[in-house]
Amino acid sequence: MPLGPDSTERIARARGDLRMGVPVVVDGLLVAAAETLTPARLSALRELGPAVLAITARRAVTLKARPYDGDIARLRLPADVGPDWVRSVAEPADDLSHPLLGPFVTLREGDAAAHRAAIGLVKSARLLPAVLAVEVPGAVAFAMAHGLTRVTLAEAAAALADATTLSEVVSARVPLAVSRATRLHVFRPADGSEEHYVVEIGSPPRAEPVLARLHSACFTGDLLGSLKCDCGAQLNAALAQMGAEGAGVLLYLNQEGRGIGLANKMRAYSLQDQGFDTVEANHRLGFEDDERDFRIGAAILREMGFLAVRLMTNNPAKIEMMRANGIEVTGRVPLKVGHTAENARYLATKAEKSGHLL
Ligand SMILES: Nc1nc2c(ncn2[C@@H]2O[C@H](COP(=O)(O)OP(=O)(O)OP(=O)(O)O)[C@@H](O)[C@H]2O)c(=O)[nH]1
Ligand SMILES: [Zn+2]
Repeated sequence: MPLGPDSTERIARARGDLRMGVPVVVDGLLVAAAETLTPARLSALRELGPAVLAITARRAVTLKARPYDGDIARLRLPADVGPDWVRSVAEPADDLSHPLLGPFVTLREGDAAAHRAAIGLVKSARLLPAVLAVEVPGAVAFAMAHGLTRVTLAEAAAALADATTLSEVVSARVPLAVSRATRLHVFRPADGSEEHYVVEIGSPPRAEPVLARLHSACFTGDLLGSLKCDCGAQLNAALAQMGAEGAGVLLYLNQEGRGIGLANKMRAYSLQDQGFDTVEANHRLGFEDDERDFRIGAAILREMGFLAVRLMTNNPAKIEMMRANGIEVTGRVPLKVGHTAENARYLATKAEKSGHLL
């Protein structure tokens, strides 16, 4: 067996490099995450040729730049701009106080596939979805000469499409106030991304529909009891009902901020303080409303032997995703808790724009 990293391992390495500000090579393109780009690296990249800043169409719309590539846009990097410009295109914090003056020149010609894959990689690294990119001839030799991680387009596409191979690392008894008969299971994805947890209460029979909740991590709500959302109250209510019924599984999925990560969620919160709602804030940052991959939840349930659930949720999209991924949903158990004055607008927006049932 070869000692060097295979394609999955190189993708995981690329994610780590991008977070650290180290450029990586995607096919024939040298890319660096806008968020972690240093002035020195920007200069070094510029010396290699004309650079473009690739952003999502969501962000392009906010900046009034034309997304000729459909879901993304490639902005030509003007000759006289520095790291501040790159950051301002990527990061909407100052959109209102210091609007960036266009016009932005977006490319129509050429292929955007590697740029798109690179944006997928930085999203999976939980960074702002924007990358600086320069084409490099002889990419394989170039990557080798500079000690850079290189992935092909096919490898990046395959890795981003399959995030659902997970295996259980360990489980142990953790007595909870809601039930002493509780075990915590830790699941580790094969792609090197964050681990997910399952709280199993009692010994739910595998052949019957199990009372289940797919809970997305919310540091602010779950741990701090933030009044800005209903997550902490939903977490506690779900565990309490499982304890009362004597059986259930709560999947604690590390998809903080609907899959954009805590740093980006806090950026979204700042935008909400400027008057944007939860969906608009995600879009201004360049994300979709919901970047979660619910196939992970279905994969964990299957791995544990559960094929049918009574799902505790107010989100019809979760039910659809479970069904689309081979988990039967025999019923929905509503979670009507945690309504506060501070989250009234948030919950109303979710009902209006994301189809949540109140
Ligand atoms: N991006 C973003 N994420 C948020 C915001 N508020 C809460 N979250 C995250 O949203 C996720 C919870 O999703 P919700 O939409 O509340 O609920 P749901 O899980 O889709 O549906 P339910 O099963 O009914 O709770 C958690 O990961 C939170 O961290 C916000 O304003 N912006
Ligand atoms: Zn929350």
